[in-house]
Amino acid sequence: MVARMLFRAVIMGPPGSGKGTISDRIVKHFALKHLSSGDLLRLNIQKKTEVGILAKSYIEQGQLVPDDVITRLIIQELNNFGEHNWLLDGFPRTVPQAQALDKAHQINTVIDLNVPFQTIKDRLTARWIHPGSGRVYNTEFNPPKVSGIDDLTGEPLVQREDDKPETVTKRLNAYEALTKPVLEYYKNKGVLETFSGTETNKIWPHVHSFLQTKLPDASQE
Ligand SMILES: Nc1nc2c(ncn2[C@@H]2O[C@H](COP(=O)(O)OP(=O)(O)O)[C@@H](O)[C@H]2O)c(=O)[nH]1
Ligand SMILES: Nc1ncnc2c1ncn2[C@@H]1O[C@H](COP(=O)(O)OP(=O)(O)O)[C@@H](O)[C@H]1O
Repeated sequence: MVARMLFRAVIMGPPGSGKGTISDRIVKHFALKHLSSGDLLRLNIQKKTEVGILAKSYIEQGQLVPDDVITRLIIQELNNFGEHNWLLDGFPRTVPQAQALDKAHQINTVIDLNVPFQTIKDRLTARWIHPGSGRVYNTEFNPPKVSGIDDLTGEPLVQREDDKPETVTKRLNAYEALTKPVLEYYKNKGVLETFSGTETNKIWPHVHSFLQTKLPDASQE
């Protein structure tokens, strides 16, 4: 029997490791709420909120948004989820963020996607997004039905400003210096589960089996 414990999970991995792609699959199979820090920040940028205006310059330069800004934003959103099970994607990315999150919620599962940097560099130059919904495509992996056009709305796709090769390098450096220590932090707490590989379709079945031991399957397929 699956224990009736609130599922408080984080999905981590370098930029482009497939956090969003795998999160979408998790949400399709298991009943939980999903919150992506990157999507939330991009929404704030679109709406030109105070946080969005501040975050924009950091994101475009491949730097992390300051800890206090992102932490406040995420904790506030999580409070809206109440007693639902949830999966956090893209937060925490620094040890101070992880410590702040611990004060608010007890994290019991951390899924770490371990994908080589060279694989990532190749992928991100091929990533296209629909800004309105955050839907993500890849010209090789999951191309849109019509090149450059969102499948559902027919609106144009764009490339993320921060997916330019030189910015990707900066983001990978930030990951190495600031986010890798978070993996160590969760490893010491005994909640880290690492999945290594170069292809999402090969990593996903392992993530799925692992989650089946933690959550009831509510597959919508
Ligand atoms: N070639 C290839 N592209 C992938 C694979 N998995 C995901 N992608 C694409 O790689 C890009 C990054 O994936 P995404 O889920 O956005 O990663 P995130 O930045 O960690 O959230 C997107 O364009 C995905 O469509 C894969 O196995 N192979
Ligand atoms: N937890 C966070 N702390 C600081 N900055 C963040 C955080 N989450 C997202 N960001 C900012 O938003 C950008 C895009 O994030 P995200 O969409 O998660 O990228 P990716 O999925 O490619 O790793 C990051 O490069 C960073 O500037």
